[in-house]
Amino acid sequence: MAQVIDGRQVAASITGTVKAAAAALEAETGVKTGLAVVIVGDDPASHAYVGAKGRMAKECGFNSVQHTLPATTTQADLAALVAALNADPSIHGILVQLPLPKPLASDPIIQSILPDKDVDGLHVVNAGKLATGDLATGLVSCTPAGAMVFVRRTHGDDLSGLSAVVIGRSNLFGKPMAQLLLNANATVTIAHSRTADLPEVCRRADILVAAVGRPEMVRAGWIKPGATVIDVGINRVPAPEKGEGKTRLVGDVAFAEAADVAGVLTPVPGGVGPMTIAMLMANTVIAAHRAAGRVPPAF
Ligand SMILES: NC(=O)C1=CN([C@@H]2O[C@H](COP(=O)(O)OP(=O)(O)OC[C@H]3O[C@@H](n4cnc5c(N)ncnc54)[C@H](OP(=O)(O)O)[C@@H]3O)[C@@H](O)[C@H]2O)C=CC1
Ligand SMILES: Nc1nc(=O)c2c([nH]1)NC[C@@H]1CN(c3ccc(C(=O)N[C@@H](CCC(=O)O)C(=O)O)cc3)C=[N+]21
Repeated sequence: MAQVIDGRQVAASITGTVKAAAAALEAETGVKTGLAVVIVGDDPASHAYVGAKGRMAKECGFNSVQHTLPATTTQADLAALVAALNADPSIHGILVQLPLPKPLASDPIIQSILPDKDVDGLHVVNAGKLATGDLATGLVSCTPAGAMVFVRRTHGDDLSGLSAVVIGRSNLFGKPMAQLLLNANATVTIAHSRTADLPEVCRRADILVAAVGRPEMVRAGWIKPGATVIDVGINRVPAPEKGEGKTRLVGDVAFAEAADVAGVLTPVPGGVGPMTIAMLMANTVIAAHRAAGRVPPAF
């Protein structure tokens, strides 16, 4: 039976460190850590995530600001808001919730955020710093940073000799996850929708990370016995057993059968999801420390 990681507990230990660091920064320099979250339109799931981020920011003692814009917002209006937040010294982190409603283009918006305030780690400067191994001045995308905390807690900081397979190659998750694993000396394979014999590729992994968006795609037979399996997928599926029209959340890994084969396994919900929010708080307090000329805590 796999050891199941409690992501909520690990996330709470991260936010505990964030809270202490924010309090110390404020006591010593008068700087209150500031996070601005921008949400456009009325997608209920996005509003739920943004609400959770705002609550956690307050719990960490941050100045937490939410900008809610209508779906009819123009590209120029959104760009003007980002420019104002870039120029606001009380704001250290800016997150624009994705996806943006049509016809807004997310890339020009993300690339207009000051890299030092890009707590999502999506600006090309931050992606480039990660790719070149400059973790001291860049900001890393929150979900891969959170997944990496689980990997480090299981295997330590040095993954020499271990093979890692990441399923998914998005800029938001797959690519930065692969870079983090590579920085830690793992031998990394990135698999995707064009990969031949995906189960066979996955079976070679000591560390298997699934970020596909397909409910329970990874089966027990894809997993090397004893492997560490990190499930990033967030999929809402019908749950008629809970009542008509009800849904439940499942990952990209068939959890019950994977638990018989894996050594370590993360659940959905309660795995990587809570870590994403915790690492957003971590990135924000890191950005505030740097802005104040202080050495940030390590996470
Ligand atoms: N827990 C959290 O905090 C977060 C969770 N997520 C979740 O992680 C998942 C992935 O997110 P994201 O990276 O943004 O998604 P994308 O849709 O951007 O990327 C999905 C990736 O999966 C690959 N893929 C799709 N189908 C298959 C298949 N049948 N076999 C192999 N590979 C496949 C795609 O390949 P190709 O490139 O060839 O199309 C693509 O690279 C989603 O479920 C999302 O909800 C995302 C962010 C945060
Ligand atoms: N700019 C931007 N940055 C993001 O990081 C970003 C984004 N946009 N858009 C959407 C995705 C998705 N995402 C999640 C965050 C928390 C949970 C989370 O806390 N999940 C809980 C369950 C929540 C529930 O029950 O619905 C869990 O897995 O336990 C999930 C997914 C961040 N994203």
